[in-house]
Amino acid sequence: MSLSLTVTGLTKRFRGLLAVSDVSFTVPAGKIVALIGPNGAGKTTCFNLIAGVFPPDSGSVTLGGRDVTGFRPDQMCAAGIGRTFQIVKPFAGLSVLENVLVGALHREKRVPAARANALAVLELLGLDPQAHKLAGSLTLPDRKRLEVAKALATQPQLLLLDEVMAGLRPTETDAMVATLRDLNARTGITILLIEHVMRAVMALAEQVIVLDQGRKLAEGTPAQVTNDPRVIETYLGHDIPEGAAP
Ligand SMILES: Nc1ncnc2c1ncn2[C@@H]1O[C@H](COP(=O)(O)OP(=O)(O)OP(=O)(O)O)[C@@H](O)[C@H]1O
Repeated sequence: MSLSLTVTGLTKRFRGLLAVSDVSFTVPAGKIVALIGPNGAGKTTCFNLIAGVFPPDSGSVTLGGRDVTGFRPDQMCAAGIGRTFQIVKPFAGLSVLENVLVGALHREKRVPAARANALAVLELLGLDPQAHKLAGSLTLPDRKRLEVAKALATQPQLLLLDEVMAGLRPTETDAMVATLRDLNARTGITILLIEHVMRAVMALAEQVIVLDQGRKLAEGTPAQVTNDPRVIETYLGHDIPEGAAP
């Protein structure tokens, strides 16, 4: 249920702006890795390149050793990549279960089987008691969980999570961290997450990649990167993100 991800020399320009510049890293199969860095560092652009929203100008993306560079989003999904978006947008007028079913039907065309898969995903995320509520009526923490559930419903082997802790209170963040740890332990799924909430990064990630101005600035364990003078200078030191302080 898990695939490694390797990006090599990933580069993307928007007109004159070098949004991602020669970025290389690996997320080993089954591991949880975080992508951090200041606003505009190129984190979401990296996700968009990995998810196939647009192709890189140069560089490659390999999934479990298979070159998927330049695949479209539906092809990336079929290859095993699932993602969430920074802005959560459930179908508010559909139930939680129906929202997840939309994703499940991408993988399984028979409705009863897709429904069973969707329910299993809700159970994994602790959302099963809410299955029949309208998505629009959920609290923010549960909407964030639903976003993860929608991505999981396509049965990915690599999950890209874009700021799923943003806006959560510390206790809600801790609950999401526990859920994601449990998901990783139970399914073995590989997870790459963009996160500003350092409390969550420290608790979840085995490796952290730091981007700044499109380039990879540092890489290491959470303890290594939070003690790296370059990371403190460009990111942690100026405006200490929530939960990063000792
Ligand atoms: N579609 C686009 N067209 C033009 N410029 C873009 C586009 N997407 C991103 N950029 C620019 O690329 C740079 C990197 O943006 P990106 O969203 O990847 O950063 P980020 O690290 O995810 O930031 P944040 O933490 O604020 O989400 C920024 O300067 C941004 O304005």
